[in-house]
Amino acid sequence: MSDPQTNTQRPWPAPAAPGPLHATVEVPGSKSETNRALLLAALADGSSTITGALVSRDSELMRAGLEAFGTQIIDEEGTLRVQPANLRSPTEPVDCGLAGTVMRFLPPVAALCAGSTRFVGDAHASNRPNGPILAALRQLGAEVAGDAIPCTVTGALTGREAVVDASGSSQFVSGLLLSGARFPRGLDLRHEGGPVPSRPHVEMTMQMLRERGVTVSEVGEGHWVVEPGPIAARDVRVEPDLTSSAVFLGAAALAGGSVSVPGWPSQTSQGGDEIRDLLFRMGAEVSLDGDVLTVSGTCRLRAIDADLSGSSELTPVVATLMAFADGTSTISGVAHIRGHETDRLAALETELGRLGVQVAQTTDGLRIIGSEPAHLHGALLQAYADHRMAHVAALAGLVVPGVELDDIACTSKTINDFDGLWRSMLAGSAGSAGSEGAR
Ligand SMILES: O=C(O)C1=C[C@@H](OP(=O)(O)O)[C@@H](O)[C@H](O)C1
Ligand SMILES: C=C(OP(=O)(O)O)C(=O)O
Repeated sequence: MSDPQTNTQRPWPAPAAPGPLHATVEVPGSKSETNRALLLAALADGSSTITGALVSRDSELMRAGLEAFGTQIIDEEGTLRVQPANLRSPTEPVDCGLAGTVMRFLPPVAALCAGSTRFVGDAHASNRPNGPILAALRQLGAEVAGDAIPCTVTGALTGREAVVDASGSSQFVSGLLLSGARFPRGLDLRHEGGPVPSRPHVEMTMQMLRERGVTVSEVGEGHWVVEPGPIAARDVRVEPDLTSSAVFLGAAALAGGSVSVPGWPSQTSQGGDEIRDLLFRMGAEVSLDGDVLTVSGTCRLRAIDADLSGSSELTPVVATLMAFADGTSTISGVAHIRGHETDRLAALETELGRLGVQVAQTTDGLRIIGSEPAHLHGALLQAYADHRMAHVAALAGLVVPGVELDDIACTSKTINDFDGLWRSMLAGSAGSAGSEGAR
């Protein structure tokens, strides 16, 4: 699958808001749920179906990776049917792209095979931390060459106990737990290090395992046990990606008017659900009517202090909104996002800075001084191959003329046609009446 970074694209001119927004946006399926559902179906005791799965680069990479291990995945009119098979080491390298869920969730699957599996990825993939999960696999008996992408994993496992430092990513824990029931002796995993970030994602992992009959528990703070046993096949529906919805809902908060996202779950383990509270605290109206979440902007954003340790994926969107708030805001609890698709703290300081925003990195976040759009100016922003840095340009461009982005294609990591979805949100809003003006 091609690395969007190799594209030579013309800069993407971020469209201005045509006035107050008035749109309903169907947000694609959750990346985190889709990639867990695919993997668990591939390790299950029978055939499963997945409805509402995300179709984007990260999910296609997961699908291709699992197929390379022998799994059969058929698309039946939008529902994926997954037929597990005896796992075998792929003959070709498995491409992880820039997907954390692929580079952290598939090496434990490789460790279930007797042969060797080579993992490769995009140019930026080798900058992402992967050492701790590979070290844990070594402790469990796998042979591993390399400490980041590219690396090679040779099974099979013999041990049950491992120690991991998951302060760099919750995915180190999730990756091991997801395959843990298929390890010959199960898994007894202890975290040693600073706080584990993105905790809701570990909860999602445990919940999805339990829904499939696996015995898994956090027996003490940072200590998980998975009993060996079958993973039950299930027919499941994936929720919309609540983190992906943030850029669309944030558009209403910033430009005025309202944006609705249907399919909002009443209960969820997605950390992205936090966007509701964040937008409310920043002054937007937020209402859930049945399963339709609507955010209405008041054209004034309040500065807030936000601990995003549980929902760190929201940082780029929230930081951009803070750039337009009525005072100084802070984001904390996200030191580890220096190891996301790019160093997001540095990237946000640089790119928002290009627009004239005063942003400073702190040890675990950002301090952002809000400005009126009229006091900022357009610039060519860089995405650093990071889909969520592209969302920064899209949001800022709604209210600041002349914002461009070097690489819109990188949004395909989690949304296949971001440009189309963004433009139809704005086109649906053009000419719509509203009392609130776009800023
Ligand atoms: O398990 C998952 O699906 C994810 C966990 C989180 O990773 P980190 O713990 O590295 O933040 C999140 O940011 C990422 O987008 C998806
Ligand atoms: C950190 C993210 O992705 P990944 O799953 O690649 O870690 C993200 O989507 O914000």
